[in-house]
This record gives sequence, C-alpha cells and structure tokens, in this order.
Amino acid sequence: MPTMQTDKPFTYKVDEHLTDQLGVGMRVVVPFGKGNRLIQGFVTRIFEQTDYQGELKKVAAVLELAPVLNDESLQLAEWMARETFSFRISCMQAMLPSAMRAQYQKKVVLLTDQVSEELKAFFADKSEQIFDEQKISTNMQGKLLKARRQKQVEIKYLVKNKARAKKIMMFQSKLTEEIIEEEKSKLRVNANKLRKLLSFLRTHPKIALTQAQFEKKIGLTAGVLRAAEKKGWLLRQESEQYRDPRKNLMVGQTIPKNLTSQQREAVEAVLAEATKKHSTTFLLQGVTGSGKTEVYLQVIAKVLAAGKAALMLVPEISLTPQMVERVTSRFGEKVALLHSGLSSGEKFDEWRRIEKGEAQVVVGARSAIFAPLKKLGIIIIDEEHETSYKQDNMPRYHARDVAKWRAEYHHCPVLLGSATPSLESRARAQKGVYRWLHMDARINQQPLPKVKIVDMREEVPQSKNINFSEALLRGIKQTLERHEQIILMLNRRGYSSFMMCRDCGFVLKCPNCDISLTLHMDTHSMKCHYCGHEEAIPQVCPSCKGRHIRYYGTGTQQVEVELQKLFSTARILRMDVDTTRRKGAHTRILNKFGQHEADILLGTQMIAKGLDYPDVTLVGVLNADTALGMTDFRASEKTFQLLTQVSGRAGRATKKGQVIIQTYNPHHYAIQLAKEQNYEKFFRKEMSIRHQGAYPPYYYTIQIVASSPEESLAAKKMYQIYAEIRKYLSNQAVILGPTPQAVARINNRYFYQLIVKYKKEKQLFVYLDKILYESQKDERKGLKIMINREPLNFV
Ligand SMILES: Nc1ncnc2c1ncn2[C@@H]1O[C@H](COP(=O)(O)OP(=O)(O)OP(=O)(O)O)[C@@H](O)[C@H]1O
Ligand SMILES: [Zn+2]
Ligand SMILES: [Zn+2]
Repeated sequence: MPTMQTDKPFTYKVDEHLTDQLGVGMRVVVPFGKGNRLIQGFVTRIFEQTDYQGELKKVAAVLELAPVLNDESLQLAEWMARETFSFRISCMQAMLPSAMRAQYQKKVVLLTDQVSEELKAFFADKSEQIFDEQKISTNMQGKLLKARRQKQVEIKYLVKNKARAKKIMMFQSKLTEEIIEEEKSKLRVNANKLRKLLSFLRTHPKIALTQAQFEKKIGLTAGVLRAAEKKGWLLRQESEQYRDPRKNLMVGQTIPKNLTSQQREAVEAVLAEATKKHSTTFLLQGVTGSGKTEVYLQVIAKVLAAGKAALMLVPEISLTPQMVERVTSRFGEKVALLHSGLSSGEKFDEWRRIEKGEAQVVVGARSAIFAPLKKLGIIIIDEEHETSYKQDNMPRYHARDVAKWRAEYHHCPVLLGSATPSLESRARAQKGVYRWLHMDARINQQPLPKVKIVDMREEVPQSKNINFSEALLRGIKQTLERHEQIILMLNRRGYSSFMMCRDCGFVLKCPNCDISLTLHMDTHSMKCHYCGHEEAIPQVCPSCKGRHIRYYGTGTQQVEVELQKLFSTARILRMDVDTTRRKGAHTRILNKFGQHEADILLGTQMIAKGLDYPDVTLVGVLNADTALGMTDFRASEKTFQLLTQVSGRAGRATKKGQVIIQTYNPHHYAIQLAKEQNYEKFFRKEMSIRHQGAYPPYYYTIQIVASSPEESLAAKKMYQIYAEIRKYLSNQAVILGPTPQAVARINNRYFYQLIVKYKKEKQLFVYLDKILYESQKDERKGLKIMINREPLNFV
C-alpha cells in the first residue's frame, strides 16, 4: 500500500552487476521498512555518489530490461500527484497496464519442529504456507504472529511480476532450394510425410509456423516435425506472440467519406493548429448523427501522414464495439486498443506495441490517456461530457486535464467532441478558452427525430399496464409491423428495486449498506447493488411473518418479461450490467442487434450512446425521472444529456425516427428542452441557475470525505476538519456540510463529507496537503480521508 511516508524518493545502493542494467523509469524490487519486506518501486534518479550517512539497503532485483516510465511520464506523475492530492507512486502505477502493478504475496515459513500441534496441522507437513488474511481465521493469524515473535516461524514477502510476454514454439525452415532437392533424392521411397514437408518448404521458403499450423495446413504431426528438426531442416525456436484483442471484430476496409462543408471546416481548423504545433483545445459540438466520428478519422489520417501518432478516448469503449470497428477498419494494424474488456495479458501486449512504436493510433477508455505514444499529433476525447472520464479512486484525475497536459508537452491540439458538452467545457468555449466548432445538421439532411412527452400521472389510473403508456405501446406495435427496430431505455436493472411488507411496512435492506435490496429473477435472489451482498427471496415478512409482500420499482428484467407477454413474436435483447458481465457479451449483443437479428434492444443507460443503426426508428424512455430525483446539482444536466443522447439513436439513416419519453415531471425544463433537443437554450438556462446557486462552472469545488466502520469516528473527524478548514478560507468561500453521504453506509463503512465551493483560495491547498499527510496516522484506526477535486457525483 502506498503511504505518505513512502511518497518521497528513497536512496538505495546498486550492486555492481546491476549498474549497467539499471536506468531511470525502471521497476525494481527493494527491501523496505523495519521488516525489510520486499516491495516494488520505480527508479526516479541515479546518483554516482550520495551524501546519505546511514547504511544503504540494496536494490534486490530489476524487473525489466528497458524503462517503463519515460521523462514525460515521470513529469506527468509529479504534476498529477500535486493536482489531484495523490501519492506519486499511485500516479506512476496508474500509467501502467495492470500486469505491471506488483502483486504481493505473504508466506509463513516454519523455522523449527518444536511447535504446537495446531501449528503443525496448519503447515500440514509442508515447510511453508501462503499467508492470506482473507482465508486464515483471525484466531490462527494471532497464533502465527505469536509464533513469529518466538522465532518459530518467519513471514516472507514476495513480489510477483505478472508482466510476461506470451511465448510460442515455432518451426522455421533452414533449407535452400538446392538442399531441398538434394535431401529429397536421399529419402527412402516410402518416406511420404517427409517428402510432403520438403515440397511444402520449397514453395514456402523461410516460412515459420507452429506445430498446430503445420498440422492444419499439410496434416503433419509432431513426430514428423521432430524428425525434420533432427535432420537439420527445421529450427525450433521460441518466439513472442501478441495477444490480439481485435480477433473477434468484423473488420472490413473503409475509405474516407466526402466531407460535408461543416465537417470540412472542423477538420481544417484542427489541422491548421496541428501544423502550427499549437496546443489549442477545440470543442466540437455537433448534434447526434452529424458525423463527428468521420471528423475524428480524417484528422487522425492527416496526423499519421505527418508522421505523428493519435490518441482517441471513448467512454467505456467495450460498450461501443461499433466505434472500435470504425477506427480499425480505417487504420488496421496501426491501431492499438486499451480498455477494461481486455484481459490483463492483452492490455500488456497492446501497451508494448504502443511503447515500441508499432501502433500509432490508440483507442481506449479513460486510462488510455497515459498510452506511451512518443510523438503525439492529436488527442481526441469523444463524448467529452461523460463522467466516466474522471477516476473515482486515487489518483482522482480527469482524463481531459491529463489530455491538456500531454498536449502542451507534445505541442499538439486537443479535440473534445459531444452533442451535449459538459457545462464546464461549453462555458470555456464561450469565454474563448476553447475554440468552438459547431455542426448543427445531421448527415443525409435528416431532421432530428420528433420527440413526444407522455405524462405518466395521467396514464396510470386508466391503464392496467403501469410501465407502458398507450402511446408507447402503439409506437412499438407500428414499428414492429414495419420491421424496423426499437431501442428502449430504463435506467434500473434487476426485476424490482425494493420489497415492502404491506402489513407492517418492513423494507428488506442490505445488512452492510443503507440501501434496499433489489429483486433479481434470473438468479432468484435479493441483491445489493453497492456491495454485492446476495440472499434468498423471503417467503414471509422477516419482521411480522406476514404474507403480503409486495415488490415496487420496475427494473429491466421485469420489463423484458412484460414486453415478451405483450409482443409474443418480438425478438428482444436485454443489455445491462447483469447480461454483460461476461467477456465479449457487449459485442455479441450489439452485433446481433446490428445485424437485425432482434427487434427490440432494451437496456440501461449503457445503450444511450454512440449506437448507429439505420433500422432504428423508435426510441422509448420508460422513465425519464430516475436521475431527476437525485440531490446532485448536476441532476438536470445529466438528465438532459441522457435524453438527448438516447433520442439521437433514432432515424439516423434514411428512415424517419421518433422518440417517446415517459415521465412524471413533464414540465421540468431538462425534459422540455431535451424534447426540443435545444442544447443552447438548455445551456443558458442551466448557467443562470448555477450562477444563482454559486455552483460550477462559476465556482470550483473540493469534496472531503471521512469514512470509518465507526460512525462516530467519521463524523467527529469531519467536524474537526470543518472547524479547522475555516481558518484557511476567505469569506468568499462557501462550505456545505458536514453531512452524511446520501447512502451513509456502504459495505459497513460510514461516510461523512463536506464540500468547499471557492473561486481563489491559496491557503486551502496548504491545508489540504496537511490533511493528506495527517490522514496517515488515522488510517491505523480504520479512518480514511479522501480528497476529491471537482467531484462529478455530488451526493
Ligand atoms: N460525410 C459523410 N458522408 C456520408 N455519410 C457520413 C458522412 N459522415 C458521417 N457519415 C455517416 O453518418 C452517420 C452518423 O455519423 P456519426 O455516427 O459519426 O455521428 P456522430 O456525430 O458521432 O453521432 P452521435 O453523437 O450520435 O454518436 C454514420 O453512419 C456515418 O458513417
Ligand atoms: Zn411485515
Ligand atoms: Zn450492500
């Protein structure tokens, strides 16, 4: 675990035999602390001499042959640690693929036979055992620690390096044409297999194949290959093979499209700045279906032609296989992918292809912003308003800020794109900090789809069907009859969101969190969406033993069942966290829908973005109000963005699209303006509300959270911080709180927070550094302090 005491460089001695090998930016294993346990660290400087007085410890091992962090990444880590109140080591680790992060393992080693029967049983005839705190009982742990004090056992720390290249065996031909003829003449008459091999090698000089490939191609078994190796025909050698995440994609080849005049203007504006090596930030605001992706692709093509590299971020990329396909079908082998859907081996290999300069276009989710491209010519962030670009654990960076830092380092532009920019970005464009590019027309001169708002307060009494309005049912029916496709969004997974006893009012809650359990029909259980707790569905009320249990709050599973009842022949696909847990599941569902093997795609907000299917002519939102209920000041912005994005999925090609939004708040401005799809009007309205409430983008915000298994400890700490922080603030700053968080307890920890809104407070940062430093001591008591600059979730 990184701690503040370790957030400074330590000096180590380097043995002679390592001096040639060692370089700045490499990972090393070093002994640390009193127990000299081994940990992974990074070399940040190398000295010929040191004036350190005490005795230096030695570097135990060097983990690789070449540095994994370069000059740029070391500087970036330094900046990020300061900006986001993080430890430097966390920043360095965040930049590397997970396979390169150290895995620690503890082992207990038996030192003598003179131990208790209980310990003997624990070791079970072995001299060592893995020390796993999760698996060994606390009682046993105590005994082991006591035995350690009595020098009966010893605890060893191991650093496991999982960063490994995948190796395969290849057989390479060593023969020239003359030798093949000569060898052939020497063969016995019945040596058919060997003759076959020689013929093959003659037509394929210098070929190298695996045994499996030889078997598949010409039906030769391992025995023949071994014989050929003995004769000196083939050379058997290990060679490295990249794990390729693109192998399941359906990739064709596409050529650049003829740009519309708006697209051309955007491309030219960005390229002009790229040529001048200006690190200008652009905001490309283009309505849904205006062809932003084509703009990105053509900018990338020009950047590559100038011998530079391109970095493109998309939100949770595994959700949009379509986007990956669009980029790979244009740039092929040059593309590297980095996202959470890849295995850690695949990520590691992609990372190294980038590092070695073998891939010049990187497409990835948030952490791909650290891709080790050396000559960056453009950084693109698609759907720049997405909150997933901010990491919510340490280091709490926003990819947009890192993009701007890297762009300055490389002297290249940043291109932010969205149909519904974040208020922050749009406001910067207004002030001229960003350059504003605008595309207000859809491709094919299609109008934006017509949006109808249905007031559910009037629907419910007449209809026995509470989830679907008359209008939406009619819409679905007609669309199915026309053999067109439908996207339905409901932002709640599971079957029902809570159960309540009608006799006594009891609500079944999670034992670890302050939140009700959700009914899941696929697993026949009640689940907590925060900590993963799962239990059986109660038959009677756990409180009064009554039998009148009711379920409330519709989730996607329930709608799927209802929908199938209503439209028995419709082919329905459901896409939510539960159906996409398995690797590649997103891609499979979307490909199926894309090939029109299903009529209805039903899902949570993960279906709102980026999908571009020509047959989709109806989009339905079952409940537009889920986000509005939040106490977050960004609730309206999030609702407007989500509704506009999902509406944009309809009528993108030649067929007209329509959208039906069901709501209990039909007159709310976020819903009304989403109906008009009028971003500009929404922007002005929301800005004036933010101005009145003194919220971002008019103010900066910092969130401080204290959490502990003991509620009083977390609360006390927060009030203490509250009392102190005021001394560091001018009277221009506003403090909200301290308050418990909206879900006050998660996984048996209590959360208290306060938020500072400010414009310019130099002293604040001095104090925050102090909190971060002091939080070390509290951590031993189980108290954790977290500092979050510009939090995106405000509850
Ligand atoms: N110049 C062009 N000529 C013809 N077709 C185009 C052109 N540019 C883009 N398209 C097509 O128009 C469709 C919409 O483009 P695209 O998906 O890039 O829009 P977008 O602005 O990214 O939309 P969204 O924000 O909704 O994801 C795509 O099918 C794309 O292939
Ligand atoms: Zn009851
Ligand atoms: Zn829980």
